Amino acid sequence: MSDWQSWDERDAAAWIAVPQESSDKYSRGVLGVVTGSDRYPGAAVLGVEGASRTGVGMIRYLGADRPAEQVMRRRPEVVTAPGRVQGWLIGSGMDAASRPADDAHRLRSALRDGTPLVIDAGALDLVGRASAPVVVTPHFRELATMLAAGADDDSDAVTADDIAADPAAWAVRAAESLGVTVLLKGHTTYVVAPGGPRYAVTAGPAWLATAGSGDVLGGVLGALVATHAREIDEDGHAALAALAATAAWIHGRAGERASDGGPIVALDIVGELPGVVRELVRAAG
Ligand SMILES: NC(=O)C1=CN([C@@H]2O[C@H](COP(=O)(O)OP(=O)(O)OC[C@H]3O[C@@H](n4cnc5c(N)ncnc54)[C@H](OP(=O)(O)O)[C@@H]3O)[C@@H](O)[C@H]2O)[C@@H](O)CC1
Ligand SMILES: Nc1ncnc2c1ncn2[C@@H]1O[C@H](COP(=O)(O)OP(=O)(O)O)[C@@H](O)[C@H]1O
Repeated sequence: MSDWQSWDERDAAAWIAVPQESSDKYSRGVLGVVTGSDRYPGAAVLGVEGASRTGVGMIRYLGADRPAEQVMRRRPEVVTAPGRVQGWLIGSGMDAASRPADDAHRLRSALRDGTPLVIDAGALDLVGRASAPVVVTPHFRELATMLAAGADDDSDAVTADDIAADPAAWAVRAAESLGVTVLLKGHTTYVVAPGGPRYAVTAGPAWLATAGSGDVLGGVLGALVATHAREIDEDGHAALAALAATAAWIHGRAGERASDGGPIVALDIVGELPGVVRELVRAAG
């Protein structure tokens, strides 16, 4: 573990973009979102909520009609008109095995847009198609599927059990073989940039192991990516890794505050996000 740097409040505090007097919604950063499906509309709501409460200039939700309806019911601030964005969140609540043609088209547009992407769940199979830096956010089963897809034959294929037994090592192998920043979720979240920094984040309680918790994390990271376009442009994967570790820290701390030793649901994490970001802004000041 010696080559893993642990990520703490002071590190995270350096990665919050605080609006200035001269800011407007566009200069703060706009997040494009293609998430959710008829089967999992809730994941779209949770990701958009996570991004909204972390802080971003605007969200363009550009996913399918049913999740769009749910997102708009919950967050009328969201815009469904296409347009320029500074970062993308794609894949949460989607299923690569049953992808409608409309979704394939939406995902392709995001992947070719040339702006950084957070790729989650049902878009992880498209990681090689991106035209800009990518951070992926798999759990250990999803990482096994990704790596198995790249194996030469079945005997090379890694299993979910292999990854659960040594997540740190597999996060490193994935970042090197896929050429993307990897955020591997778990009690300790491992963040690795290809050839670059390695961060271990242990910020949250095991109560975070609840449905939709990872969808919220995707939204938190999406907001951080969209509000740090300049840093990603300058430092590429090093910046993406710092942002990913910050997202995991914020998510963990929000889970800690929401839980206070008891059970939580994913929206409880969202409710604590503004308070956690406020703490970080104060810590940086
Ligand atoms: N509110 C929403 O909209 C939410 C939407 N969500 C969205 O759902 C999508 C799928 O994400 P996921 O992580 O659930 O699926 P995935 O990686 O395919 O894992 C499947 C594996 O789990 C296992 N398994 C299943 N049941 C099990 C059991 N009872 N006990 C033990 N094992 C069990 C199963 O094993 P098997 O049953 O085949 O043996 C298989 O190996 C994704 O897009 C995500 O964003 C979620 O975030 C939740 C909230
Ligand atoms: N035992 C645990 N302790 C702390 N955090 C956990 C634990 N298990 C899962 N988590 C966190 O909860 C989230 C679960 O995400 P994920 O597996 O994608 O769930 P979902 O697909 O239901 O949203 C991740 O952020 C992960 O780091």
